[in-house]
Amino acid sequence: MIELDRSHLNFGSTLALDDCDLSINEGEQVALIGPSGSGKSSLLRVLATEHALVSGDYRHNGRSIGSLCSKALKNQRCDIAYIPQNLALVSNLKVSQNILLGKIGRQQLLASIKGLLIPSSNELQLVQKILSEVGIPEKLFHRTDSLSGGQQQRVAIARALYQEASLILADEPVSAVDPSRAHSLLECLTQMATKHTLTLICSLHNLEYAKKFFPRLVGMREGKIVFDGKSSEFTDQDFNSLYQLDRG
Ligand SMILES: Nc1ncnc2c1ncn2[C@@H]1O[C@H](COP(=O)(O)OP(=O)(O)OP(=O)(O)O)[C@@H](O)[C@H]1O
Repeated sequence: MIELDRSHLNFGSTLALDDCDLSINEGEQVALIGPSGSGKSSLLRVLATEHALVSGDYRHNGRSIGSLCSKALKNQRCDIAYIPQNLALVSNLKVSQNILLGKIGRQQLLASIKGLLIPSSNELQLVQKILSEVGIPEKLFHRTDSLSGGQQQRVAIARALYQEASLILADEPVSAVDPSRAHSLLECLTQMATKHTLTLICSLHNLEYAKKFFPRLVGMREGKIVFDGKSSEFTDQDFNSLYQLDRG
């Protein structure tokens, strides 16, 4: 279970998270929506433990993240797969190697280097299977920077699935893929999350996809959570107020 209590995060005078309370159960699938600059990425980065809260508390399965020693924090991070907007792929590595990097935090340094250079046939088969699921099996041994932006997004999703974390955080994971591919990728992500009881939190600008694929929406505006409820209960009025379309 993920819990945020009275959470604040600021960058200088910019309040990125303003008194956010949030509670997400294991296996829930939640879409984060809201205008640009509303705090969605900041919230995901806090949940990914990339940013520490300025005040408030972030608990994962009852354990306060702020109180963890560095070893416990490293273990915690292995259980969180984070797909940032910039994807964080290593451009001059092969696609297979970028996906194998998903488990690097779980291994000793030497074992991880060996696993990257000479992966076992079992690991490679698993990587190939996941790559097929995201629709680009033929790219296994291609250099990552030879792929299109949308294909690279699929590699980042494959890396997150390969990591076998219980929490997947995805920041606009389908922004660069065409509509039909975006649809099938979100379907793939949510189906995998359902199959393995993963918690999935995904920021999306496309409200249609958010409502279609995610049973719960969290709407942010100016660092605050201003909507938290069932997608089916998100009304046109909620939409207008979230995006302030009713203010002319
Ligand atoms: N590293 C940073 N340094 C300074 N300000 C930041 C930083 N990261 C975010 N901010 C500020 O915090 C606020 C929230 O930004 P955030 O990226 O979380 O919004 P967002 O909802 O994800 O936007 P978008 O949909 O455009 O990605 C913005 O005002 C942004 O300028």
